[in-house]
This record gives sequence, C-alpha cells and structure tokens, in this order.
Amino acid sequence: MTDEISPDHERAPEHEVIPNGLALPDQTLPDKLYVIPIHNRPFFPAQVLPVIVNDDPWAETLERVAKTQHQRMALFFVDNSSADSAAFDPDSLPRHGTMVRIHHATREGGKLQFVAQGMARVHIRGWLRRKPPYLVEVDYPKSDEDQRDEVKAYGMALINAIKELLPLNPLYSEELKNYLNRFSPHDPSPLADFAAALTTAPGLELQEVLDCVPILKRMEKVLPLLRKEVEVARLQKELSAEVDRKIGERQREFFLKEQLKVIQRELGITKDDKSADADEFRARLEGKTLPAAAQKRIDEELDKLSILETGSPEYAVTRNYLDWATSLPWGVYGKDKLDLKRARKILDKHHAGLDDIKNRIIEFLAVGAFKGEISGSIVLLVGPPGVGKTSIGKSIAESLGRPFYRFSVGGMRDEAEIKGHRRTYIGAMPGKLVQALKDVEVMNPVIMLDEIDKMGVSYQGDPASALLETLDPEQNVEFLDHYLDLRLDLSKVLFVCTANTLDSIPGPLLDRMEVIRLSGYIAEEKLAIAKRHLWPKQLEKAGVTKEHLAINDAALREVIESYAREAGVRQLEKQLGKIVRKSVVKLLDAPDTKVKVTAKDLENYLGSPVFRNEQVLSGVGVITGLAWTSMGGATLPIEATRIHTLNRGFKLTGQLGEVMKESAEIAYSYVSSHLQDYQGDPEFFDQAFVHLHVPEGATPKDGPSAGITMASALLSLARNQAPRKSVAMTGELTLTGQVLPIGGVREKVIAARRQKIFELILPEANRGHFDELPAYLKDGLKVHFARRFADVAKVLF
Ligand SMILES: Nc1ncnc2c1ncn2[C@@H]1O[C@H](COP(=O)(O)OP(=O)(O)OP(=O)(O)O)[C@@H](O)[C@H]1O
Repeated sequence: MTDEISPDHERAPEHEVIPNGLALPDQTLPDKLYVIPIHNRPFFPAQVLPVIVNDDPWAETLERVAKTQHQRMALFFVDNSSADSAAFDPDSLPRHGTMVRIHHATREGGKLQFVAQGMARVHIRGWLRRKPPYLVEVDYPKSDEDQRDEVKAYGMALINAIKELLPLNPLYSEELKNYLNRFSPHDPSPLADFAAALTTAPGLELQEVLDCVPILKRMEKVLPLLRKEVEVARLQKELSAEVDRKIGERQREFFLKEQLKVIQRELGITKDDKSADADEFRARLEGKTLPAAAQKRIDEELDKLSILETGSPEYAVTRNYLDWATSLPWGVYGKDKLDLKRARKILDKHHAGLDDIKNRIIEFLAVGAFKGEISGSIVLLVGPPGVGKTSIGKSIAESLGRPFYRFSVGGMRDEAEIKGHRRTYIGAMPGKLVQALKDVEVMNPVIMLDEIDKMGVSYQGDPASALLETLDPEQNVEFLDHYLDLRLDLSKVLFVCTANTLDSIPGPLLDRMEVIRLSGYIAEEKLAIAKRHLWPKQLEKAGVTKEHLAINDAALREVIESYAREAGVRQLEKQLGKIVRKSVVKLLDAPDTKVKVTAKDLENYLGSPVFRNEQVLSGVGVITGLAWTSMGGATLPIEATRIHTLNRGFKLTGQLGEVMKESAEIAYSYVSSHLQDYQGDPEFFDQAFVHLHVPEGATPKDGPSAGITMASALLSLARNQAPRKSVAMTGELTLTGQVLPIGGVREKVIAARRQKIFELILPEANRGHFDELPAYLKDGLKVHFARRFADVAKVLF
C-alpha cells in the first residue's frame, strides 16, 4: 500500500464553522477513513468533545483528513497507556470505533487539538495502511430499529435516570443540551450511547457498550451503568455537603476563636500568653540539672498552669512561682580561678597596706587551691566602719572569678527575709538567698552578708538561727526556701560576712567562721590610701584629670588629722569628695587653670577643723583612757570631781553599761580604801560627794577595760594632783588592785597614735599582744606594763 492511497482528493470547504453539536444534514458515510487511537475511554457517536493527541505522529493524519471534503475519520479506543504513539498493534483495535467529523483543528506545543463530533459506529473491514497515517476500509453496522415496548420502557428508564443525574452535577446539563440539539430524546440508539457517555464507567466497560450493536442489549448494558452513576453522584453530593458542613463548622469555630483572641488581647489576657509562658519556663531549664524532686515539682506546676485561666489570681501565683523556680541556676557552677599570684595582684590593686589581712586571705585561698575547691568555709571580716571590709570581700570574689552578691542582714527581724515567705501569703517572695542565686546565675557565687552583728530578733522568728542554717556547711546542702518549697544546695557558696564587733554574734554562728580582723588605720596608712585610691577615685567620679586638680601630701595629712580621725577611711573619702566638688566649681569658672589644694586652703573647702590637737583633756581628776568600740579604738577621757562635802557619795554619768558601772564601783571601793597607800588623805572620801563622768555622754559605753582609768581619775582627785600629760591607759582593775588584761590592744594603740599620744600604760598580761604588733605601730611609743595599780600610780604621779 502506498501513501497515495487516500479516501478523497477534494478539498474541504473553506469555512465550515459548525456550532457545537449541531446536527449536520450531511449523512456522508465514507468507506475509507484515517484512524487515530484514543485512550481513557471510547468515543460515542452521540458525543461532541474536544480531543487532544500528540503532534507526532498524528499531525500528518489530521492534515490528510483536512484535505478531504467530508472531514471525517475514525477514533478507536485502545486500552493501553503507551498507545499514544505509532507503536500500537493495529490488530489490537476493538471491534467498533466511532466515525467523527473534525472541527477546529489547532496545533500548540507538540499537541493537536480538535473538536470531534461523533457520527456513527464504524467497523474496520480491512487495512489500507498499517502505519501512520493509518488508513482503513470501513462499514457501518446498523442497529435494529424496531420500536418494541421493552426498548421504549428502557428508554423511559434511561431518561428518568438522566433526569435524576442532572441536578447532581451541573456539567451534565451542558452535555444534555448538546445532545438534544442533535437527536430526538426518543431515538433509542443515540439515547443509549449518550447515556453510556454520561457515565464514568471504566473504558473497557464502555467499549462493550460501543461494541454492542443490538439496541435492546445495549440498553440493558447501559441502564445499570447509569443507575450506578446516579448513586455515585448522589453519594458524592452527600459527601461534599457533609464536607462543606464540616468546613463550615470549622470555619465558624476559627472565626470565633480569632474574635476571642482579639477580645482577650484587648483585655490584656491573651490566651497565647499561657503557652508562651510555659515555653519560656521550659526553655529556661534547658542545660540545667535539676534534682528529681525539683523537676517533679516544676512539672506539676507547669501542668497546673496549663489548665488555669490566664486572668485568674491562681494563674498569677503559679506563674510567679515558676518564674522564680525556673530562673534559678540549677546545677550551674562557675569554675574557680585558684591562682594565688593573680589573687595577690587583685588584692594589692584595690587596697593599700593591710598586708596581714591580705596574707590571711591568700592563706585561705591557698588551702582552697590545695583542696581543689573553696567551699564549706565562712569568712568573717570584722572591724570598724570604712576599713575596707566590703571591698576586701569584692576582691576575694574577683580573684576567684566568681560573681559577687551583697546584702545586709542588719536590722533584719524576720527570718522570712532569709528563707522566704510561704506561698500562702499574698505577695509572698523567696528569701534573699534565692534572689541572690537568681541574680548571679551560678550556684557558687561569693555572697556577702553585711552587718551580721546587727541582726534583730522578733516574734516573726529568729533570723540568726535561719542564718546559721544557711551558713552552716553541714546544713546548707539542703537549704529549704519556704516560698519555693524546694531544697537548694548552698554548700558551694562562699559566704563572706562583715561585722563591726564580735560581741553580738551568736556563739554557734561565730564558731563556724574564719574570723579576719581589720583594726583601723593610722595616719600614715590613711595617707597612702588617700593618695593611691581615694583621691584618684574621687577625681574619676568628677571627671577631672590630675593635670587640672592636685592635692599635696601636707594637705592630705591635714585632712586626716583635723577632719577625719575615724578608724576607717569613709569620712576621709567624703571630705576628699567635697574638696573635689568645690574645685570643680572653680574649674568651671576658669577652665584653663590648674587647681592646687594645699593645707592652707582646707578651711575654705571643709570649714573649720573638726578635731584639734589640744583636744586631749588634762587637769586634776582627768585621765585619758583607751577604749575599743564597734567604731574602732578611741581615746576616752574620764573626769572625776567633788560636788560637795556634805556627805559621802558617788554618782556616775555618761551612758555606762552594767559592766562599766561595776568597774566604776570597784575603782571607787579600791581607791577609797587604799588612799593611804597612795599618799592621799585617807579621810578624803568621807566628806566627798564624787561625780565620775565619761564624756561623749550620748555614746553608750561598756566593758571593764576602763577600770584603772577610773581609779586613776579618783586618785588624782583625792591627791588634788594633775597626772602627767599625754599618758593614756587601759586595763581592768580588781578589788585587790590587780591589773587584768583587756582586748583590742591593736585598735587602742592605733587610736592613741591617731591622737598623738605616745606613752601608754597597758596590763602586763597584754605584753605579748603588744609585742606582736607590726613595727610601724610600735615605733616611738613608750609603754609601761602594769601588774598592779601601784605600777600605774607610779607612772602617773
Ligand atoms: N586599704 C584600703 N585601700 C584602698 N581603699 C580602701 C582601703 N580600705 C578602705 N578603702 C576604701 O574605703 C571605702 C570604704 O570601704 P568599705 O565600704 O569596704 O568599708 P567597710 O569596712 O565595708 O565599711 P562598713 O562596715 O561601713 O560597711 C571604700 O571606697 C574602699 O575602697
């Protein structure tokens, strides 16, 4: 067979625009047709549908069809997905295909598209060309068109089914319209074909319908297919209605929820906050190691949080609890830097002098370095105000590389401040220690407890015993905060406490502490501190350079002597601050000058001097004692006078404590009964009402160490003889005239030097303490050691 064989040689008419589905009067039935295979489902004679085939190899077929006058070809169903190519087996074609008329063929992107109008069943009689373009000889099978009642009944059934189908899917009505344009609804053959074409039955089943020429049989096949289609469509419709309903419900819910969110946001109680809260709390615990009990407790609280209403007070309480519990640094420990050289450098950098203190601290750190950790120790720095206790504490933290937290327990009356309130209280809070740990973010900081000698006691519990529980390494492994109600391990915290005196620190607490004494500074030390630290610090604070503002040593010395004679340096620091501030005012007036502060100018800066050198009192009945208070050592003049001679008597003033009163009684008894041993008038006290006064009457004083001083004052009065000037003394006196040792030798020596007193009387039993003092304190001092009061009297008179 050759290519020349073609069904027709005439060209198609130029314009043959046919509205879809319009029945053609043209009933041409060509006996030779080109063939194109189609897939998915067969094409029925009652259909008008667009068909798409591959350009290759069907382009030529279509071109040839286009050249025919009748524009017809045959479509055969091939149930093979690979068949849209030339590679189909011509013998595999089914018995019947459909002769179609081609309209509107177009070509785009490798595809050919045309509208096929089904015309008639067609049967291949023989092959004229077995490769594309395929060409076959055909004939057209005729169905038996008898109008028996059964056919009619089937026709009615089909029409009813189609009617049922129509409302279920709007697409069907379009196809029905096309169909009715071309055929009478009572024509059984097209009706059966149309009905089959409406169904979504599988290709092979539909091919069976196409292959079935006898009308009754064909209708028998189609009706169940159509009924099934109706059922499926109905089911589908129901399903989609159900889906619609569900989507509708969900959408409704969604919109309501969104509205609720907006309302809650407006009211400040956004639901989202809840999960954000819980998420944040969980995130905070990441990387931390909690004890099992704490983990369990926090999990429980988180669960509770999730069921509470955000607006409820209970929510706020739980949230607050979790906020605290999760922000603790569970299991987070900083690494200690135990480098002693570095530690020494840091201590030296911040502190002038204090060599013995620094050595003690280095020893303390050395023990830690040897053990590998610093824990289980409590350091107590005791000394007068402003001697650098706090700054030593800070330096310890810095040299260990640990964070530092400081709080004062002075005046604390309620143990809840240390251990927290129970959660049942409104506004309950954890105690200071939990707050400290939250702040420093490690479990092993240096925590400084200031003023532990000034803790109070009240009905709200005893803070001292709470503190003992906190500090004691035996107990603080399991420290319990009332608010958290969780056990915390405080054993790795290094506690540094400060106090001005040891007297009021509870014994059990003191027992566990490593006591380091800072005893106050003498003038030379203060000068060094002022030059190296305080003055530069004040300049920096004011933003002035030393090129603009200078002070000479003489001026500094004068400040120390006349304006700041306390044991510490806080007053000194304040005075220097005053000088700097006043100088800044001057500098603002004349920016390019340099201000030099000298001793002469001091009155302009600081007013008249607070202390004068001639302040040491002297005269009959006046003796300078040495005292030691929480403010450091001090000189303490004691005066005795005879008020009248009417009767015997004795009166005491000056805010004296019980012990001091008793030592006054002892002094009075001793002196009055031993006057003749001391060259006094033995009758003197028989006609003397004596008044003994300790000045600075507003300051409470106590202790036995003024015994010999008071006795000396009374003796001076009785002998009516002024004692030697510039001698100061301290010592306890017994009824038999023994001189007993006293405490605070160092502080008292420092105080005497500050007052420029260089001759001292000390109890013999304190000789060792004196000898231990550093040379710079002992230099130039004349010290008499007294065993008995007679030794004292010998020096004085
Ligand atoms: N040896 C020193 N060298 C340098 N500066 C010092 C020295 N001693 C104290 N200072 C400074 O004096 C000021 C007061 O010191 P600090 O606050 O440490 O005293 P404190 O003993 O803790 O007093 P308080 O008992 O009143 O708390 C600080 O500015 C501190 O730096």
